[in-house]
Amino acid sequence: MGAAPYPERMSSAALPFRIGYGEDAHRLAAGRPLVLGGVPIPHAELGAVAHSDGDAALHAVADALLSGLALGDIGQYFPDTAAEWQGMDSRRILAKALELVTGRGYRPLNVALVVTLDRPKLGALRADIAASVAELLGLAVTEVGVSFKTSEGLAPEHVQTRVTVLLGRMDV
Ligand SMILES: Nc1ccn([C@@H]2O[C@H](COP(=O)(O)O)[C@@H](O)[C@H]2O)c(=O)n1
Ligand SMILES: C[C@@]1(CO)OP(=O)(O)OP(=O)(O)OC[C@H]1O
Repeated sequence: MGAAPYPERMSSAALPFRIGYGEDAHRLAAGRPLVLGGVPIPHAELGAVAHSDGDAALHAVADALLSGLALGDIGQYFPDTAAEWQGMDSRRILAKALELVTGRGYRPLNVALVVTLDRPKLGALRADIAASVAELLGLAVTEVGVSFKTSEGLAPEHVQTRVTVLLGRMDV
């Protein structure tokens, strides 16, 4: 059996829509800030251990954008060995990923973000996180879905994020 006979117009470079997926995880420890989606989380007893500000939500959104166009991951653009990026505001990482995507003629259309964190409860911050991510991506807040899960006590010193993004070509 030969390869599927896709016509030239179906080449991935021409796809009107592309899906991206990203994940991130950080260990949590006392004495560190916790920032998610660009929003500082008040009263968090534990914060992210990271080279940057440890914003696992923005890292996953940025990786989702990059993966949608097969552009690698944020570590390629911001190595965690570079002193330059130590403690950096992760909004810069997202801005770079967005710039790479828009530079190739695509833009995000909608985002689904899942944060798994045992404590604190984040429900009261859902609108703030959605608004922050939406603003960073130039989207309406209705295009950013934010879900929270606990790990049911399986990973109390850990934050995990998962993100899907739909990219659309700007010329269609
Ligand atoms: N950090 C979190 C984690 C979860 N929630 C909300 O709690 C509800 C139950 O979560 P389960 O993991 O037990 O399914 C759910 O409605 C979450 O939105 C939260 O607010 N903050
Ligand atoms: C953001 C970078 C760079 O500061 O470091 P971390 O904050 O540790 O984050 P991670 O999600 O592990 O990987 C990307 C890194 O290159």
